[in-house]
Amino acid sequence: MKQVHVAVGVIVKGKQVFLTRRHSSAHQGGKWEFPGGKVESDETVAQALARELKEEVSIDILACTPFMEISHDYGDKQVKLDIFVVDQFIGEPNSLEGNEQQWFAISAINDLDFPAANLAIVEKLQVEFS
Ligand SMILES: Nc1nc2c([nH]c(=O)n2[C@H]2C[C@H](O)[C@@H](COP(=O)(O)OP(=O)(O)OP(=O)(O)O)O2)c(=O)[nH]1
Ligand SMILES: [Mg+2]
Repeated sequence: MKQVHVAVGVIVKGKQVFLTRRHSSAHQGGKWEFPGGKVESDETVAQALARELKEEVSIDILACTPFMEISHDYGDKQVKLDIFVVDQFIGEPNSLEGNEQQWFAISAINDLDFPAANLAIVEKLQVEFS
């Protein structure tokens, strides 16, 4: 099965993180996610991240730091998540696609419903940001 390469942005402000909820009709629908999306064939991961965060939540990235990479097989889809912490940006994140969205205390996101691949991200975030 082909692996989908995804650029993922962990948008943080102090000890808070910005999450959006995936549309119910999407793959892994209804679950909370870090904004992001597929890397197109003509772009770098950094370009994809900048484009997706602009398209999905309307911010311009000023600085981002590589955080981790996760490969996960959902059975119906194989993904490689290239995850960055985005802690400097212009604008206030706001979902342009009408998704549910919220700033959460990083210490309080344990019980949210995330795609399985995200559990390792949550764990590492809590170690580094609390
Ligand atoms: N954006 C994002 N995707 C995630 C996360 N965790 C996770 O398993 N994924 C998976 C779900 C999807 O299969 C894939 C991302 O695809 P996507 O649907 O967001 O891609 P996209 O924004 O380019 O959307 P589209 O063009 O297909 O509508 O990665 C996450 O935290 N954020
Ligand atoms: Mg997306």
